[in-house]
Amino acid sequence: MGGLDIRMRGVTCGHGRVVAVDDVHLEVAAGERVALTGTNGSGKSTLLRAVLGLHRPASGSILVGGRGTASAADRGWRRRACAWVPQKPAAGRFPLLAGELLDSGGAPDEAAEAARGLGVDALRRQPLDTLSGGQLQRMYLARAIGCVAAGAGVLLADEPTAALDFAGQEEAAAALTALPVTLVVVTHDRALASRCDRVLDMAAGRLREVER
Ligand SMILES: Nc1ncnc2c1ncn2[C@@H]1O[C@H](COP(=O)(O)OP(=O)(O)OP(=O)(O)O)[C@@H](O)[C@H]1O
Repeated sequence: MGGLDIRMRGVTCGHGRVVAVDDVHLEVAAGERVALTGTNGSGKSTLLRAVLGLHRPASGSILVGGRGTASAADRGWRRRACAWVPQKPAAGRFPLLAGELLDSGGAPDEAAEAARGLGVDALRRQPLDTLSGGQLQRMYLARAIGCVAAGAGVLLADEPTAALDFAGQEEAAAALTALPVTLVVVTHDRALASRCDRVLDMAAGRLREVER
C-alpha cells in the first residue's frame, strides 16, 4: 500500500477568537484510512485544511511524509502530496469549466477516465457553477483520483459523498477507499466510515478514537 504518513502534535487552530481545533495529536500511518466524524462545527474541516496547508495552525506541528511547511518549496510539495476533495468550491473564477478542474490535478487522462467512470465526462465544457451539487462532487472526486495518479500520497476529503445519490455514495466510497494512498475523510456517511480502518470523533476541537 502506498501513501505518506501524517503526524500531528499539539495542533491548535483558531478563527479569530474561536478555537476550532484544540491540541490535537494524531498519527496516521502510510496507507491507513481514517474517517473523521463529529458534530457540526466541531473543527473537522479546519483540521483538514490545516493538513493541506490552507489554514496555518496557531500552534503545534503537522508533518506529511516527515515534511513540514516552513518554506515555499515545502508548501508547494504539500499541495502536490495531498489530493483534496473540498466540502464546497473555493470562491474565485478559476477553474471556470469542469474540464479545467479535471486537468488541474496533474494527470488529465486519468482524471478524464475517472470522470467517465463517475458518469460526468459529458459535462467537461460546462461552467462549474452550473453543475448540480452531486455532479460537482463527482467532478472533484475525479480530479482527486487524477491527483493520486499524478503522485499524491494523501487524500483529504471533506464530506465527499454528502451530495450524492445512493448509488453514487456506494460508488464513491468504494473508489475512495480503494486508492493506494493515506485517506482522511470527514464524513457523516456510516457506510463510508465502516470501510475505513479507524474512526475518530471530533467534539469541540478535540479528537477521540471510536472503539468498533
Ligand atoms: N472562516 C471562518 N471564520 C470564522 N469562523 C470559522 C471559519 N471557519 C470555521 N469557523 C468556525 O470554526 C468552528 C469549526 O468549523 P469547521 O468548519 O472546522 O467545523 P466542521 O466540524 O467541519 O463542521 P461541519 O460538520 O458543519 O462541516 C465553527 O465554530 C465555525 O463556525
